[in-house]
Amino acid sequence: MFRTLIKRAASQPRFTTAKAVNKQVISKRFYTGEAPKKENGTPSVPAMLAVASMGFAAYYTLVKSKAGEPLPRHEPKQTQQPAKPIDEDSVKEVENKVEVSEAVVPAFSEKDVTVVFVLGGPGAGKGTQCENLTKDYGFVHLSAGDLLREEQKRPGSKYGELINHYIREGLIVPMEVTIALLQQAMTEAIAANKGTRFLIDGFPRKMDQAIKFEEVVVPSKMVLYFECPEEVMLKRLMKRGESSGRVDDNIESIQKRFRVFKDTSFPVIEAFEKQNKVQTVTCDQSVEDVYKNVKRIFDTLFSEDSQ
Ligand SMILES: Nc1ncnc2c1ncn2[C@@H]1O[C@H](COP(=O)(O)OP(=O)(O)O)[C@@H](O)[C@H]1O
Ligand SMILES: O=c1ccn([C@@H]2O[C@H](COP(=O)(O)OP(=O)(O)O)[C@@H](O)[C@H]2O)c(=O)[nH]1
Repeated sequence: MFRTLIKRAASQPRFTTAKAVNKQVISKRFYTGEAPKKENGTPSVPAMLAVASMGFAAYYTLVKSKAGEPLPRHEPKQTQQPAKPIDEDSVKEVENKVEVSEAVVPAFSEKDVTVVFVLGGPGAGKGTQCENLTKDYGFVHLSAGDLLREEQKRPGSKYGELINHYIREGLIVPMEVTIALLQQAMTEAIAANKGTRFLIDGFPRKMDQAIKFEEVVVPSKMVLYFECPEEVMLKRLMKRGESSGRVDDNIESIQKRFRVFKDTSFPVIEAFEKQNKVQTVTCDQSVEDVYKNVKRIFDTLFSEDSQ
């Protein structure tokens, strides 16, 4: 089984941006914006609907829990409401906010808050490079996966089991939960004077997440894409799995995550590429060499003078 997967992984193409490859290669990769196909272990439709409504509830609860903290906001300023129990009307209110884009005011202004999305396949080295960037450029590093794992472990969390299931299956947690966690973490970081420049690592992984985050939180400034061959990522993840204790650093989950990346997350990078927002760095090199290339980009875009 393991050998077959390695062999299959070795024959996989590199993930690369639309600019870097010709159309023929793209069509061979079967990359589409469609959701991954249903398979054994995937939740049923009613279960997914239940999860989606829990997602709305999560969004509501977590967003409301940041009440009372001073935030840079667009005009007209929104008055923060104190947290209140979730009822059907409240959930509908959030659903409406999510669906009617004209009515939505982002939580932060892009003049005040800078967001860089850090994307790439599982094991490409996103977290490793973000740590370097945090030290050298004063960015706050928020890993969506870490925030989800923390929420999963938090005693009393309503979403612990749900998050665990999605992560183990390599699936994407309903966006309302992740966006709410990210917005809350950003709010807390700003309130604690940690900074207003954020590396959002491993998010967005789906087109609707990208659109929603930019609508309700803040538009992104750029996307840093770590391009990496699948066989390299596989080797790194298997090694990381020896000590990470993560439920998804095993061959079955890794294979599922690769598929979700190709089918669902890569199209997000392609969409940002069309907006000329993507900076691509090749990851199949030492950590130091990858970082040299990352630094070149950040020195140009984020040196003190360019602020
Ligand atoms: N350039 C690199 N060369 C070799 N190993 C790397 C490199 N970058 C990261 N790693 C290792 O690979 C694993 C995955 O890296 P990580 O930063 O956790 O990836 P991601 O956040 O993209 O999942 C980690 O164990 C890390 O130490
Ligand atoms: O925005 C996100 C980020 C992560 N995840 C889940 O968390 C897992 C681990 O993500 P992380 O970014 O921590 O790790 P990577 O896959 O990049 O190694 C993913 O496979 C998803 O199940 C998610 O649902 N939404």
